[in-house]
Amino acid sequence: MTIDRRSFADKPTLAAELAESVADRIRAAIAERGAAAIAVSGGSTPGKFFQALGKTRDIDWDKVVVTLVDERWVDETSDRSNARLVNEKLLQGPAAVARFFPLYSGGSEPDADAVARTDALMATLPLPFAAVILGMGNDGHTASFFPGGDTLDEALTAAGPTLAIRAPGAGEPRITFTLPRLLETDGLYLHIEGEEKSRVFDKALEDGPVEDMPIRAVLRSGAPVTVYWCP
Ligand SMILES: O=C1O[C@H](COP(=O)(O)O)[C@@H](O)[C@H](O)[C@H]1O
Repeated sequence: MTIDRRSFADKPTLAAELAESVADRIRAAIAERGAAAIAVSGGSTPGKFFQALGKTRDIDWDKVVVTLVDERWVDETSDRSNARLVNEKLLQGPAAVARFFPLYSGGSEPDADAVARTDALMATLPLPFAAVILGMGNDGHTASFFPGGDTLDEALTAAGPTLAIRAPGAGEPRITFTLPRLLETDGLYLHIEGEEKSRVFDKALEDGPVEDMPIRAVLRSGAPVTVYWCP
């Protein structure tokens, strides 16, 4: 396991430090490859980090593509939309000129045609990702790799790049990048906050089935992961 676990005093400090590290990755990818793609998480945790990153001026944002590691199958009018969060918090100020590739591609269900539309767009990403920033739920899910997910095995192993997944704890049907695609990155981060998530993370490090806590698939992949945590 290659896990670098970092603790910060508070949320603003974590947000600033994570934004600085991701900004460095973006600049390095642009210098090496002429473009950078990042995949970010949604949910309740990344807002402050998004604001800190979006304010960063010394990035050629017009060479950056932002996408999501996963999405609820809702359009941007929904307050459950991860894309809406990215647009409201990250793609503002200097970052407003970055391109955004949504995972939601229209329609009421992530059926085969919808996933094919999303995959066609994702095939144009300038990969590898410069950075992938994962979150984690208290049930041990990351991206939309949920315990009990109907396509969990495939999500953890398939080429993808994306696939639909439904799970009892997931609310809406979801679309997620597969784990192999998310591991195609220069920098892999896990951003978690609060004592409860610290306990969940400790449990994930213990022996036990991946199906119970799918974050274990990331932690056991051998890929270096930098964990950013604060109380
Ligand atoms: O549903 C989701 O949840 C996780 C964790 O969210 P949080 O609210 O506990 O921060 C998130 O990483 C994922 O992208 C999102 O779709």
